Amino acid sequence: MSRIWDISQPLHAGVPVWPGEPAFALHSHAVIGDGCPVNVGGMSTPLHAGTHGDAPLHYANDGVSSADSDLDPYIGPCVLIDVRHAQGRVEVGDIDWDAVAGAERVLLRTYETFPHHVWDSDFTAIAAEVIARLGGMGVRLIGTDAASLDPEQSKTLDAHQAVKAADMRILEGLVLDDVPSGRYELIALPLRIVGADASPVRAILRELA
Ligand SMILES: Nc1ccccc1C(=O)C[C@H](N)C(=O)O
Ligand SMILES: [Zn+2]
Ligand SMILES: [Zn+2]
Repeated sequence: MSRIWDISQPLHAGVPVWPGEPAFALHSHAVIGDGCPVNVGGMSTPLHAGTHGDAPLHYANDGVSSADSDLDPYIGPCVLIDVRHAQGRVEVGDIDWDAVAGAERVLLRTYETFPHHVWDSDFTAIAAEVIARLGGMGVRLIGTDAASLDPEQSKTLDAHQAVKAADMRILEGLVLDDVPSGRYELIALPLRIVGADASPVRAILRELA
């Protein structure tokens, strides 16, 4: 059996969410007891909470929703690159481009330790030039352990727009603390939510055979 790394955040009431967004909530609709044979729950969640995939609809009104996106980008070989040395924003010079060569999916690790319990407004964003260069090399998916590709205060979303220009897909909020840099199989499928601009994913890395 090949080893699996779960690179998803646990979803619970305390999971950090984008400033101003409501908390994740799990509700109970029924509990096992007299006359009721089952526990039944429901959930309410901002679509950009926890580990998620942005659908193109998030950054363009004519972009496809989570239900309509191709799944290919979200499943297949990937490379995990360590960019913990990046200051503020991942720039072209921060990346080991030789390691990227030939990869269709690239995950960037910016955190020494993932902030599971607090919202981090100072997460490390990614320069649009990095996205454009990845797109030019044939990369179809960019993933990050940060909450977004662009800085929290950005109104232009330059990195997201570069993703749009290259028709790539995005994973955000990955937990990469325990995974060595290198090549893996990625599986992180968005839910088929009609009209959604993003979706939770269960993201895993599997050791290559
Ligand atoms: N401005 C927001 C307000 C509420 C919820 C999310 C956002 C985001 O911008 C999410 C971020 N752009 C992301 O990278 O998906
Ligand atoms: Zn997002
Ligand atoms: Zn995003």
